[in-house]
Amino acid sequence: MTSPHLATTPLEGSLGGEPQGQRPARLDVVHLAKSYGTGDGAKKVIEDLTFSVSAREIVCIVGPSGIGKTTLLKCLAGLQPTSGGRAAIDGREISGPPPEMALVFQDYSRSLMPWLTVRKNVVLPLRHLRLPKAELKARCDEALEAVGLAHAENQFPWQLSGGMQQRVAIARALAYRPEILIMDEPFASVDAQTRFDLEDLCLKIREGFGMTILVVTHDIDEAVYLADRVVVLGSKPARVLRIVDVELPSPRDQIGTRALPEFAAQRTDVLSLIKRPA
Ligand SMILES: Nc1ncnc2c1ncn2[C@@H]1O[C@H](COP(=O)(O)OP(=O)(O)OP(=O)(O)O)[C@@H](O)[C@H]1O
Repeated sequence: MTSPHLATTPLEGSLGGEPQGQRPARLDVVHLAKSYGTGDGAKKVIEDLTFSVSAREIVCIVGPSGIGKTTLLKCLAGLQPTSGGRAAIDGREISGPPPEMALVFQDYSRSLMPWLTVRKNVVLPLRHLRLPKAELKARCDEALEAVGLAHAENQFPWQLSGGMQQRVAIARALAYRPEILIMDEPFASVDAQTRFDLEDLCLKIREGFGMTILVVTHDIDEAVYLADRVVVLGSKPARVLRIVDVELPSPRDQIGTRALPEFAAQRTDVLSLIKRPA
């Protein structure tokens, strides 16, 4: 990535070697509970979740299908009220969409406007910020550069591959310059090679932009590859089974890191938590 922003925003030290407890928490989830509906018809989806995400940390959430991962992200994004406990950014309770947060969903085909070019799709959510034209252009240029799509700015989403469309969705989030990026199964709909590329893009975004990133994924290998910590959800209604510290060297790379015996050990650790009888 050669964007000026990426080049001029070095991180202080390596996250890989920095103990999690020494970094300030940005996102706090404390005894969060969530039910849909009220009264006799209420459905309790989340029982009690407590975890935090530190500044510039990547945390992955894994757990069985239907456990409430998307529900959790909706609560954190201020799109759903919680039914108990609290979620906070820098100690401020989340009660609506937090301005310092951006979201990327799995279904890029529904999140991009097919009648708008790539550039216009990236600029669209920035409209309400009423930025000067030059600033809009600079943000868009930087984001497209960061995801390797500067050459495709005048194309339409339907002219792009699935992986490229997901890059546009990520560029749109980056152009917003969020401090916290939340992604819900962001790479689930692309082929394996593109998925590896997008995972590495995620790591580069953290390094270059210093973002705090929370990712929901079904893919245990992906969680271990990306994360500083993996929050394993289980049981119904959902609770935290365990928070696994991923102790793998940084920087990570798709071939070397995945070949490490520690990688296999950590993925087995997470998988056995998910597969164990309730
Ligand atoms: N708006 C809603 N109203 C009522 N129930 C809902 C609503 N949204 C989700 N649910 C229910 O909450 C439960 C958890 O759904 P959620 O999508 O959060 O799980 P998930 O872990 O993200 O699933 P998956 O891994 O399959 O994407 C499911 O039983 C679902 O049917």
